Amino acid sequence: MSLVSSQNVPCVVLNNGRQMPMIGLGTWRLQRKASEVVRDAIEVGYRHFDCAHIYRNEQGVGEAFNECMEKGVIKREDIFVTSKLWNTFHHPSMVRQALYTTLDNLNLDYLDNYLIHWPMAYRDGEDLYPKDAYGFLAFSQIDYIDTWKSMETLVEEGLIHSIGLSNFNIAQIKRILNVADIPPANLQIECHPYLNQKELMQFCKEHNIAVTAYSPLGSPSSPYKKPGEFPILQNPTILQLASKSGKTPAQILIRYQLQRGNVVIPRSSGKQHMEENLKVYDFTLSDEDMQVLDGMDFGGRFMLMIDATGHPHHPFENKAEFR
Ligand SMILES: NC(=O)C1=CN([C@@H]2O[C@H](COP(=O)(O)OP(=O)(O)OC[C@H]3O[C@@H](n4cnc5c(N)ncnc54)[C@H](OP(=O)(O)O)[C@@H]3O)[C@@H](O)[C@H]2O)C=CC1
Ligand SMILES: O=C1CO[C@H](CO)[C@@H](O)[C@@H]1O
Repeated sequence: MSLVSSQNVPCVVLNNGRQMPMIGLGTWRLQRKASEVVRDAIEVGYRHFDCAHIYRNEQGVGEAFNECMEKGVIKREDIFVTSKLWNTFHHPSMVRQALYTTLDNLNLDYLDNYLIHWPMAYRDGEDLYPKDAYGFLAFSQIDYIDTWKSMETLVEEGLIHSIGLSNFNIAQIKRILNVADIPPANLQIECHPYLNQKELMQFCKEHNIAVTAYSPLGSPSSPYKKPGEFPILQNPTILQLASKSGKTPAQILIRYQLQRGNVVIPRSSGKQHMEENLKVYDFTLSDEDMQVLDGMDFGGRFMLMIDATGHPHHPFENKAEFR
């Protein structure tokens, strides 16, 4: 994966030659109006935004894009916008409309990057978490292979520049690679020192797929964790590395991903943290520090998607699609 710097923003070059800024702003569970957060983020220098239909705030994000473009603060080509196709829109006939909705909300006429959010399809309809008669999540058997082929059409039409996957395991990515006319440019996965994803990263390197690390700070107060579970930002080893480097724990965790060649999308709703999270290019973690961080892995995954347990395409549960 080669690295370049475009307008002072370090980027990875994707397998289609396009550039993706290595740090992006996560937009899940923003704690203020999305329009205000994103406006602040653009002001402090963010040029990559990680969005999704399921975050239910793409309209606010789009308001900020619109305002900043109208004021001449940014041009469309200055920003890199990722969004994700939600699980209820996997049917090939629904992919186009789902993209139009996202583009409309984001006030954009193309996306830089569109990912299949999860390999599992849910029953389509209005409800983003449809339930069956017993109150369980209602699955659909649609194969993500068919979803992928629809996404490819939208690239050919110029509505999306790059396509990729999120939360897919190696066997599932292989199935996509076997049928793809356009191979995935990007894989977005949970990644932090407790779950360093070494094997998936190696696989992606071999297949020229850029990796994006989500929840890089351990997603404090995530609804998918028990309160206080996996407090990476307070881990004594991270605190020690931070004090030794004269940086903050968040900066150590972000720098860790950058030095591994990963794109990283920390979320912050506050301007101070946002700025702090971009100031990670003025120090280096030594090989020894990197080894210490690598050694913290214990397979500590918290985005387990337990509600979808039993789904034939569940990436972490389904052994048939597990290599
Ligand atoms: N593809 C997928 O399935 C998934 C994708 N994602 C994406 O990844 C993004 C990031 O992951 P996310 O789970 O949100 O969590 P993160 O690991 O980015 O953690 C975000 C939390 O860290 C805090 N924080 C941010 N910067 C600092 C700092 N410098 N010092 C101390 N605390 C800080 C934030 O608080 P504050 O706001 O106060 O700064 C917030 O509470 C998401 O927003 C989303 O875009 C996430 C989950 C799943
Ligand atoms: O990106 C993510 C965060 O929020 C979603 C829903 O709450 C998750 O399913 C998803 O993986």
